[in-house]
Amino acid sequence: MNIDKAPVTGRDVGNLVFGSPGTLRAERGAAELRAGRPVVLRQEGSRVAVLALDAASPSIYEAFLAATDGDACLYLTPPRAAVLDLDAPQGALIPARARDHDSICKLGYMRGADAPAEWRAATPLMQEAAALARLALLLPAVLVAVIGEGPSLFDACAQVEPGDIQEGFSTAALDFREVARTPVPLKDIGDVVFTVFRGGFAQRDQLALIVGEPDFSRSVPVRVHSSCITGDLFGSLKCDCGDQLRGGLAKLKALGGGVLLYLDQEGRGTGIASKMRAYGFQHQGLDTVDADAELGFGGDERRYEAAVSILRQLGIGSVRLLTNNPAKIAYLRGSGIVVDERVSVEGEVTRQNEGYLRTKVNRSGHLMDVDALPRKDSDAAG
Ligand SMILES: Nc1nc2c(ncn2[C@@H]2O[C@H](COP(=O)(O)OP(=O)(O)OP(=O)(O)O)[C@@H](O)[C@H]2O)c(=O)[nH]1
Ligand SMILES: [Zn+2]
Repeated sequence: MNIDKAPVTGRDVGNLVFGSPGTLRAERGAAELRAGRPVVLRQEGSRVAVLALDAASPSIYEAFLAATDGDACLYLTPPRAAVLDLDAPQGALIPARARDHDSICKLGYMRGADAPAEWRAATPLMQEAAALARLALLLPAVLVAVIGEGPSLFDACAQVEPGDIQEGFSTAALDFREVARTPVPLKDIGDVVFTVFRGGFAQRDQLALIVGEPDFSRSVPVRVHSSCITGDLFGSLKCDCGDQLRGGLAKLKALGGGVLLYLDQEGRGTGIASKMRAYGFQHQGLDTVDADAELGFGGDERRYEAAVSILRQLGIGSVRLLTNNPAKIAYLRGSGIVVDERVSVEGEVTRQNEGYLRTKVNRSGHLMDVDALPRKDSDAAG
């Protein structure tokens, strides 16, 4: 096609700039869910209207029930179903009729909900609806209603197919590109080159911090760090993230230079709002894994396609990985990055983070000896 002469439509431009139509549909669907508007999920002959409970006000919820003639159900993910003692490995569907907004929210993501008397096993399409909500950084509790093939009240809604959602999760691997690069002087470290990569779902920006002048033709010291606003930025004592971030940068410098990838996946990929809800449950005594399960999340919702894509863009194929998390090592190896060595990166134990660190070891398989870590109990920490 001769681009100079052909008429350029919005669709052409969208495809040229943002990749495939499937990703575009998933991005639009996720944005609609976040705005509290329904989305239609369609697959060979069946169509399901979806509304994210996390974004639905009481009046939107009531309108959705009315528009679905009372057929709407609440989908609960397998972890949330297990919390409610439902044996539902595919997730559970609970009729929403006769429940008001408070009652449906309690069932969907709050503590102390009673197990529903009436429920049935969910279909894979309903699982996809929850996956779209997770892509939108919303809780995976979604309202779903099967709608026929004929005209419906939902015809003007964004239409999404299951393949689009899977593509949404995986596009990170395809199209990250560098958009800016500049040195920033960091306390105790010196100049670090902040490199911004854009791509993946919703074209979000991710950072690669280049410390020193590492030789990319050899095995490069690399830390893949997921954002933790509370710990990295505000010095929260509830986790070890801030220590790992600053300690990781210092270690990269001590190792003669390396790269820290700062990934936009707050709260193990659940988003800041869900993480703060989970913290609320932790204040009531739940550990970090059980708190996330109450909200319907698995133990770790993170993915590392972005990390792999950025490492490749930088020309890095072989790394000395600064981590205690074996899942990160396995993910990089599974994507063809050579992990030559694991370098541990540890923080301090405080009375506020001790339980969290022990849970990481006991339930998430992290490689560290909590009893051997330096201890620091701060009086400033109430
Ligand atoms: N959901 C949830 N996320 C948390 C909690 N505490 C910390 N996080 C998140 O956990 C992630 C920790 O990231 P990393 O330090 O890169 O990963 P890690 O799994 O600890 O592995 P290594 O640090 O490499 O050993 C960040 O996304 C934090 O926001 C919590 O209690 N709940
Ligand atoms: Zn943290």
